[in-house]
Amino acid sequence: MTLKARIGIVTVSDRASQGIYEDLSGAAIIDTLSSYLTSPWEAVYRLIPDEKDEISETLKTLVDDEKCCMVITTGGTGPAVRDVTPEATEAVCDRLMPGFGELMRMESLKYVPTAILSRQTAGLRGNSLLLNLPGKPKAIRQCLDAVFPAIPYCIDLMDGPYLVCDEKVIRVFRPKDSFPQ
Ligand SMILES: Nc1ncnc2c1ncn2[C@@H]1O[C@H](COP(=O)(O)OP(=O)(O)OP(=O)(O)O)[C@@H](O)[C@H]1O
Ligand SMILES: Nc1nc2c(c(=O)[nH]1)N[C@H]1C(S)=C(S)[C@@H](COP(=O)(O)O)O[C@H]1N2
Repeated sequence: MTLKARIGIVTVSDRASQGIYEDLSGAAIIDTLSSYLTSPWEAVYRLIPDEKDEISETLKTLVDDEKCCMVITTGGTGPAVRDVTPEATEAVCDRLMPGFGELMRMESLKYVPTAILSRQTAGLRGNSLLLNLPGKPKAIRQCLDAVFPAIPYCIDLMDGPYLVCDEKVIRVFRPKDSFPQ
């Protein structure tokens, strides 16, 4: 039986959380994942301000209680004083996955010279992958297109749900000996 994957989506933005602007970046994550995934999944969405403890608590709840196999954040990765999403993420990770941030910054440089201003990172908490994306709506697809090919196999390795993607939209990579359970 295919398990329905639960994927956390956390928008970290003072202004979007106050209703000053609409959260287009959270919506862009949902749209992008909907275009990639053909296996069943559901979004568990949160919209919160740039407060370190609140971000960490939200990530913990989504992993430990809501049983999300992955949590994707957007916003709060830059150098502004209130940008603390990477620190809040690292605080709740057991292990870090630095390759994700490295690849996303490298790919983002093809679009904006300010790509290096994002301190976006990734890590593991229990059986879940936590991944930071920058706040700009356009950055969502640019970053996810770069790293998503490795994500289904990463989740397989943590005994998570088997994610199937539309090959015409995103080509994921699994070593040849990896089969669905
Ligand atoms: N979630 C979002 N939805 C729509 N637009 C966004 C979002 N996050 C960022 N932006 C856009 O990107 C611009 C630069 O992002 P910035 O990092 O300053 O946003 P932010 O983190 O939401 O800001 P703040 O938390 O200070 O309100 C914003 O001015 C806004 O136009
Ligand atoms: N792909 C991509 N990466 C990007 C950007 C972008 O527009 N596209 N914006 C950059 C800018 S201008 C900043 S300040 C940092 C941090 O953004 P954040 O604080 O909204 O997370 O992300 C960078 N990375």
